[in-house]
Amino acid sequence: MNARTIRVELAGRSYDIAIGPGLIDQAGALCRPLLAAPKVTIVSDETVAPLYGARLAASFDKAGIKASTVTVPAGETSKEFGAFGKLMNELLDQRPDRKTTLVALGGGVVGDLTGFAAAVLLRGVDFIQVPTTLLAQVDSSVGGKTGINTRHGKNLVGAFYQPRLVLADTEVLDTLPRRELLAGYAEVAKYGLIDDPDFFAWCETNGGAVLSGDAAKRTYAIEQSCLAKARIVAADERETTDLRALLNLGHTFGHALEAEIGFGGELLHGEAVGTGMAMAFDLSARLGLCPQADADRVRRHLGSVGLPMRLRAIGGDNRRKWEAARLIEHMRGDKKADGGKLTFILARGIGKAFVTREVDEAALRGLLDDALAA
Ligand SMILES: NC(=O)c1ccc[n+]([C@@H]2O[C@H](COP(=O)([O-])OP(=O)(O)OC[C@H]3O[C@@H](n4cnc5c(N)ncnc54)[C@H](O)[C@@H]3O)[C@@H](O)[C@H]2O)c1
Ligand SMILES: O=C(O)C(=O)C[C@@H](O)[C@H](O)[C@H](O)COP(=O)(O)O
Ligand SMILES: [Zn+2]
Repeated sequence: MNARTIRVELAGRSYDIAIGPGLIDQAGALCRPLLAAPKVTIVSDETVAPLYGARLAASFDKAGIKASTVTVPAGETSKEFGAFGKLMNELLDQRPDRKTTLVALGGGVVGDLTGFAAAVLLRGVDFIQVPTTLLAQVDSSVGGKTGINTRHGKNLVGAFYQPRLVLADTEVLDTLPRRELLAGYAEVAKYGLIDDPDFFAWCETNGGAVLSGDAAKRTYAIEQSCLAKARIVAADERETTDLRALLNLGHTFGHALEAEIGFGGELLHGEAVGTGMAMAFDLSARLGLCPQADADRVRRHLGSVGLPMRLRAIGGDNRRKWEAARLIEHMRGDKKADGGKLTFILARGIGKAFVTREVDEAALRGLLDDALAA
């Protein structure tokens, strides 16, 4: 197998992340030893299934594994209650038993949805992640956060439920639209901004090549991201200390933007996170916590690769919706909010992120007002 393997160490539930080209065609052989019985249901979306579903199914067939497939519409709307209920019934139509394994073939939407389905189907069946977006390969397929959105906010219903295996076939990224690659790249850069300034500097030099298809650099970015995420998840699986919360850098802002636009609207999660990280560094600088030069560097790099940096440039004619007070209301519904206290991941510099519940709301309001006017 021409792949690098990274282990996520969790007591009794450790698993591998395999990263490399052509893994979809080896999935049957790689998954077979982990299956309770030789039967899987592949969950994919209407864009990914036609591209890779048949190859994955053939690989299972070759390994003597019976595979059925259920597809959901592509995009964030599949992480809604209604779509989730429909998926559960379609899974039950396949007459699964507790030895059935679900296989998530797709981006973060399919992964989050399938993981949550696996957590509750027959009160829990195994699942395997086959992530097909950059975002899913560097972030969502790893760590066991599964769930769906509600009208109260992003990912507010879900479970921590770890996959048995993650198979990241790097070649599938060749069919991913650039905008989606870019959204995933925001979560790559996040790892540098959290605690690895050298990796952020590497991103500044190599981000363009990662996005334009340099296979070696793309693989390196995926490996470094998975190493960082695996280390954090192993130390704080359920976000019970503030360690895992660092992975939420940019998300207090980003989830509020997504909620305001409407899930499935024109703002992608990774785009919201990119804008949110720039805002988190701006707020850090404004509060005197972080050198302004570092905040400028973050905005410059993320903007230079093409991530939207100005709120007025996103949301199209939804611009009228951007109101600081409404964004702050969304932030109050964030899972990290503690007894009504807004929680942010701020930074003392690049690679020096920390969690705080002490942000002065007037400063936040000032930042949002200025961002909305810029
Ligand atoms: N669980 C976690 O830890 C975690 C982490 C980050 C993000 N997320 C969640 O992930 C979701 C976003 O995931 P995403 O950015 O992967 O979006 P996505 O799953 O919607 O995929 C993006 C689009 O790309 C298409 N696509 C996927 N793979 C493709 C391929 N190889 N070729 C061509 N098209 C392809 C999809 O059909 C979809 O239209 C959000 O809901 C976010 O909240 C979860
Ligand atoms: O894995 C984590 O932990 C993360 O925070 C990763 C984030 O990129 C991801 O968007 C996650 O879904 C956000 O989690 P949430 O708990 O804020 O819903
Ligand atoms: Zn995210």
